Amino acid sequence: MGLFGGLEADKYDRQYSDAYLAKRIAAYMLRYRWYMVGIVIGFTILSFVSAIRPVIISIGVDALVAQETTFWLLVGILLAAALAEYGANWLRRYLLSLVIGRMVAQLRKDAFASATARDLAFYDTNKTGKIVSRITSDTQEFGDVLLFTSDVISQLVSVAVLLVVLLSRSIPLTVIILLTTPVFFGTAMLFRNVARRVTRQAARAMAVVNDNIQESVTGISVAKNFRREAMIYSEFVGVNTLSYQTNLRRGMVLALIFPVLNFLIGFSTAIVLYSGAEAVLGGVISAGSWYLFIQGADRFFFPVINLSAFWSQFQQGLSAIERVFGLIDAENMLRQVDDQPAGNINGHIVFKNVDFGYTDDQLILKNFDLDIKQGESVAFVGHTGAGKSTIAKLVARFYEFQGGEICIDGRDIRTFDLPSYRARLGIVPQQPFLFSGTIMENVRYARPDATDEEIRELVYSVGNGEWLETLPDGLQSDVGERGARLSMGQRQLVSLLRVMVQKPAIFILDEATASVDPFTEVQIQEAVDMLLSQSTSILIAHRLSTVRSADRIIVLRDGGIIEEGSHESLMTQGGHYAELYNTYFRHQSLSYVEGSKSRLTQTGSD
Ligand SMILES: Nc1ncnc2c1ncn2[C@@H]1O[C@H](COP(=O)(O)OP(=O)(O)OP(=O)(O)O)[C@@H](O)[C@H]1O
Repeated sequence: MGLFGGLEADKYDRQYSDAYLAKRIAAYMLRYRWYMVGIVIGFTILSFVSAIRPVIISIGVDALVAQETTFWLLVGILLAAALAEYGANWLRRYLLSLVIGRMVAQLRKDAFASATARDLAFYDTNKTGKIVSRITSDTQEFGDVLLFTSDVISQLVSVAVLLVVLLSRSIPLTVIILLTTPVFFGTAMLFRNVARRVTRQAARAMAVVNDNIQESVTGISVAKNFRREAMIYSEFVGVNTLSYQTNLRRGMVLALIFPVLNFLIGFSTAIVLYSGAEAVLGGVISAGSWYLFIQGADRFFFPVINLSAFWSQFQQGLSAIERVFGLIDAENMLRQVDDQPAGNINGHIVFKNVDFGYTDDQLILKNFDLDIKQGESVAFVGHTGAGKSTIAKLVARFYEFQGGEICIDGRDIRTFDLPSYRARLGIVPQQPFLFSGTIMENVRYARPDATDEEIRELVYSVGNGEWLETLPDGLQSDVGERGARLSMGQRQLVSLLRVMVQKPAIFILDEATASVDPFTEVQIQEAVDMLLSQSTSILIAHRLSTVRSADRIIVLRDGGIIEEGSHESLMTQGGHYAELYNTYFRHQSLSYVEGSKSRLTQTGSD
């Protein structure tokens, strides 16, 4: 990786034209059109009042020289103008904060909704920390830039008003001021592309830092287990340094602009000062007008300087919103051809000639055929990587397949409205994921309208709920972050109950490999049996009891079916299943355990 390597665009990044971005941002703003009207009113008052103030002073100076007014009257007028400016600025800022706050919240909602709607293939190739960064930092960054933009626009409007006044006082002096302007803009434009590039890189570097922190904190227990704290720290230092260097480079590029512009300002103010003094002495303009021009030069160039800095900030805002829109517009690999409600499906699953690979260049399933009858339970066994989970993921419609057809009750899986289809699936993943909250809340997750009574009844239908007795508050016990306060067995039970509460037509169990105590095992089996009796079941089996409880066992190797049948018939065949049984499952059988006990006792007595 080079010094600035690792900052490549994500796969779903897009480059939008400035015009398209402006149109889309405007569409968001138009949702708050009435607030925008208030902002424009505030803007107009503010711009006029702030442009008029030096004019008032200039008139005042002339009036004082001619002894036509008193000093205190002038102070009074200025105070009133300052108050009006303050009030208008407050109104503009207040309404802007409101609009920008709502816009940022809306962008976050849209980006979050898009992230949750993406299929699993998206999460395989894109890092979650970077997605988080788009939803949080990039939207905020855009909001900040929007606020800054409005300040600059307000200053520019003031400049326009001021220009009209200056022109009316002295055209040659105004021209001197104006002549310098194209040089300012030219310089700013020169920096435009490079500023956008370095700020885009800075945002990507921040996303890499976020991602690194997220991954490290999520996997902290594994890191501690393997004593890898120092390694994750040094990885963090690496990405953090990269972010620092990227920001430094950005700072250096942006800092190049200011010395040049300051020189230009000093130069043109000096000319105005000198030519103005000559004009006053020659009686061409009054002392008040001279003052107005000196003030005017300052007021004129301040927004222009801001505008130059603004380009870089503005580019930063544009690249931030580009990244947010990129996430909002990201597309799924899944291609549903219709959105028919799944309705009450029975669970007859058929794979016809299915080709599937997680990537196009490596097929995991090739011409794969499978027919699982309604209500049937099928246990898939095979060595790791054989393709067991892949089949389950395709039934769950988590991934798009490249060829063939998958039908549920004779209907093409691609024609379903996915939420209604998935509502009929009950999936228990290999690593049960529980959300912070109570056991009751976690079980209810699958069907929010389930009553406390229904859940209690369901929970107690498994082993009379005895497993709850060891928990301090029974069903109301807090499971902790990701279920950390529960044992592995208890987590498995909760995730099984969560599926039971929705009475699925198709039950998919990716069984945990971790063994649990015999007491919990019995209860887990009881829950599994209840689900098997109600649903068509796909079991990715790691426990002998689960394999034995299936109607049919399918043995997979390299994504193909090599044997299938009942336990007895497969054992008689003496093929791959028999070998798997003897090397893996047999150790779990009660007779084997009993046998080893007696073997141990005999050895002990020898
Ligand atoms: N998200 C993914 N992206 C790319 N390849 C994947 C992905 N998930 C699985 N694979 C690959 O697909 C093949 C089949 O994996 P699968 O998870 O279906 O195996 P499995 O039989 O369920 O294994 P295990 O018993 O270890 O869970 C493996 O070679 C694996 O490396």
